[in-house]
Amino acid sequence: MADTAIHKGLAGVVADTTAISTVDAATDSLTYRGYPVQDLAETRTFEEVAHLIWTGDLPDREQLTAFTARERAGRALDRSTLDLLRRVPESAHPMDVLRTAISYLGADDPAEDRGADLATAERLMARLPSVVAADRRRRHGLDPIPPDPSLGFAENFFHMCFGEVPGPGVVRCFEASLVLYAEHGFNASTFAARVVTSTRSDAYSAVTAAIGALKGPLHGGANEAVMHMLNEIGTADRAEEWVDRALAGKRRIMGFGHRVYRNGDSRVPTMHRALVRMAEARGAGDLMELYAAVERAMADRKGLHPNLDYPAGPAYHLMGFDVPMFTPIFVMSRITGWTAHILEQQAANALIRPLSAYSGPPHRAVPAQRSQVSAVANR
Ligand SMILES: CC(=O)SCCNC(=O)CCNC(=O)[C@H](O)C(C)(C)COP(=O)(O)OP(=O)(O)OC[C@H]1O[C@@H](n2cnc3c(N)ncnc32)[C@H](O)[C@@H]1OP(=O)(O)O
Ligand SMILES: O=C([O-])CC(=O)C(=O)O
Repeated sequence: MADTAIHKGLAGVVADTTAISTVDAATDSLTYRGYPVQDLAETRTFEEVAHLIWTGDLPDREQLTAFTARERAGRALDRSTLDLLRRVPESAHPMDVLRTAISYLGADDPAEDRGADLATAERLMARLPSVVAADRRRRHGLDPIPPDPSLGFAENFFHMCFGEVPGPGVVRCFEASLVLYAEHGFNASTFAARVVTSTRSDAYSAVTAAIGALKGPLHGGANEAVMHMLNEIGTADRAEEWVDRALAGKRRIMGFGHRVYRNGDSRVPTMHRALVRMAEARGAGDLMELYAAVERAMADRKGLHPNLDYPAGPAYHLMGFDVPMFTPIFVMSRITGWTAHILEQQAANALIRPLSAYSGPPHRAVPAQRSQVSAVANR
């Protein structure tokens, strides 16, 4: 095994083909089914993009009407799921609550194929926001607010969280973030879902694994970590010194760097514009100065660019969401990409099972135990 090439972290390994998206390192660009993501985020609703990701095409008017009707009808949680949410310890992180809820929904699904279809993907997309919103209200000592079928996906989420819907500018910024977060090739959580699917396990198990992978701060958990970091630094004048100290201590600066993009994340300019609009609406000039100061320091010290989690974290903060909701919101969006990959993996499956190069002790004989046995016998 001495001359075996090791691809630590599977970096640079092409594991399969996909027709869902391209994450192009050469041009730092991202397309969903061929469409540039920034154009989708500027012009399309999240519902339209979900349909695109799953089926390969943007919906026509009839398809959109039928799909939104199904999504709106599928939002409500039944009493047993709401009871389950009440029983999860209040100290649990909302990602743990979400993972538990998906496990429960899977255990409760009587379908024989255990979620191996588009209908399950749609149902999960419809229900996840209800879980996230109900859990938020529980943590604030409030009862859940039932979904409103007259509202679109993004508006309804605000309604279920806060009992009111903000102006269209805020909803549009939120919706853009959902479009940007929806899909990103073989990232760690999607790959986890594909690994589980490749064993012919069920879709709920695959999504549960994906949620576990997304939670980590090197992946989706970074959008929360960004906000914790900005809160810890406090003001723009402390940013440089803070970054220097963190880098000297070998800390990772959250929201910077990317495994695929080397010259900047294709989604950041669009999300940055949404953040600027939110900051203007909320009068958050100080936060934007701090944001820019950390970005400057990282470019200067490490030559590293922000990834999507860097603008998304503070944008969610300015929309009124508390920090532990940021990664669950990512799940509400990425469920579309995950389920598209689950279906794609199922349609042309091969068990995912890489090799490893052994690095432990050489082959050796198990020592005889006679002396110990006789020692025990003679006691
Ligand atoms: C939506 C998303 O999931 S996007 C990713 C969100 N995650 C984050 O923002 C967490 C912070 N970023 C990171 O930890 C990394 O950039 C990752 C995990 C995203 C990508 O990591 P990798 O591709 O494995 O890069 P790798 O670990 O090889 O880093 C290369 C070098 O850059 C450094 N580096 C990379 N990112 C950072 C960072 N954010 N802060 C400090 N140093 C960094 C590494 O320490 C390493 O330096 P070294 O060679 O001196 O050891
Ligand atoms: O692609 C990745 O490795 C991480 C990422 O940006 C995403 O999943 O959106």
